[in-house]
Amino acid sequence: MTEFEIVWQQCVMLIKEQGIISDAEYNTWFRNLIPRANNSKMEVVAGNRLIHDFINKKYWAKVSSILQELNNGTEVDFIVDKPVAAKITQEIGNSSNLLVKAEPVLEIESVAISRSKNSIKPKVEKEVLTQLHQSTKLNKDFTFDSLIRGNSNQLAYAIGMHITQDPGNRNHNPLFVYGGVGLGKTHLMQAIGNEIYRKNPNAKIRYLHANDYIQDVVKASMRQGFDELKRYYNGLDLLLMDDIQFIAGDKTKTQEEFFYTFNNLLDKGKQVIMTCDTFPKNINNLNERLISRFASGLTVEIQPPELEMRVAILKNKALRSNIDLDDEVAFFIGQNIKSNVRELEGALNKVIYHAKFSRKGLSIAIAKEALIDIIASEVRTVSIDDIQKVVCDFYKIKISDLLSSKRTQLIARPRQIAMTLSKELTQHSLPAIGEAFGGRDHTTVLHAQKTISQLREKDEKIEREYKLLIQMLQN
Ligand SMILES: Nc1ncnc2c1ncn2[C@@H]1O[C@H](COP(=O)(O)OP(=O)(O)OP(=O)(O)O)[C@@H](O)[C@H]1O
Repeated sequence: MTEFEIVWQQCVMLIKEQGIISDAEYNTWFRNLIPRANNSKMEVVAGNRLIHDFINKKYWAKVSSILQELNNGTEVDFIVDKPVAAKITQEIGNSSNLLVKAEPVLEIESVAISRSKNSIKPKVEKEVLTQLHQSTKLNKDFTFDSLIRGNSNQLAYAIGMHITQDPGNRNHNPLFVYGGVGLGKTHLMQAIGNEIYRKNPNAKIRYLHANDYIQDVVKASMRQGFDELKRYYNGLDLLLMDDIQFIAGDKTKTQEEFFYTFNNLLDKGKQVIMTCDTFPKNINNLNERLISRFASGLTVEIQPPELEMRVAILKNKALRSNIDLDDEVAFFIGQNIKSNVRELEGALNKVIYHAKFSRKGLSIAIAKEALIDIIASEVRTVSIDDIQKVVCDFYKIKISDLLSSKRTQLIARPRQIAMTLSKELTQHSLPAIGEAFGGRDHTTVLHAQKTISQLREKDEKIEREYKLLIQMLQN
């Protein structure tokens, strides 16, 4: 490791510790930055302008002053250098082994439409375009126009738009979008697909859920042939794979096939986009090679929408259905339904139907009546499982590690925090909590509580993280 790489690592550690960036921000913005020497001066290199400009605006003042301090007062440059980033990405790519070898035949729903522009006669053009769009399996309604932008998804949105201008570029290939349930990952991914299709209807685009891919591999293996499977997927210009966590587990053949297709598309400069419920490293039972390949492009998180965004989504949905939704009713729904956008939409539909069938106008009173059950269940009872999942997501560790006997601080501290939260937010007894954390004794839980309570008093960062976790769990 060079001197500047060490300085960079120290800097990253400090900016994380000082709360200048969160883990999610690190993964999205900082992970692929490259520290290097230029005439004995240090410079930090971003792989593209988008990342450079965002960091420059939001973080660089603080980051550069820390770097300067670590560098004995010498200034550090922050630049964009595409070739360097591309070279590094390529190196990561080349270090993975390609899986090859295939055998014959599988019928995959193929697109029996000529994609040659010349063959499209004007009078059937519209019909052909419709069929071309159908072959992509994209939902026409999932566009950038209908995707509301807010703090929780603005980065993902910007990256998505950027990709439509230059699909396949190594700097954002693959794109890995992750986040909780119903937060708009599929919508964003399909918006990218729809926009690329709009620009070029002849592009071979395919959206699919990971389960459909598994089905294709199963069919291929039943017919003892993978040639057609390979031909189809390797012939795509844009592959959009939803909920990629589903290919984890014991489906070795699926993972092998996907790895092959994935590498093939990337090597040819074809864009691959995936969504997932968690960060690549946290996907359990997934081949290490896939994990490292998933993270080799751009990774971006979508978070739960804040109140203003929830209200904007509600107003937009109502508008699209020609319904006039008062701000105060939208605020009432938005304040009470916080979990995810899918539930928000469900709640809006419920209120609209309630108003329609009771022949009353849309008002807060009607919304209250319609949502009485949902509002009651939104005051959530938190379970130990919820706590373990949220804490693991937050600290980017695996649940299996949290429950293991590992004692490194990286695992032990989140474990103590999760135990303390379990005592504070659930009705479970100390022995029950100990049991749920890999069969530990109740005295371990007591000890964790004491440690965390002391740490919260003297360590601002722990205090802030603890409060944030409570907020996330009760939201
Ligand atoms: N920012 C947004 N603006 C408008 N609609 C949104 C937004 N985010 C999500 N939605 C809507 O919420 C619903 C759920 O979104 P989507 O299916 O994309 O979520 P997801 O994150 O892929 O969920 P899952 O993890 O369950 O696959 C969709 O109808 C989508 O249009």
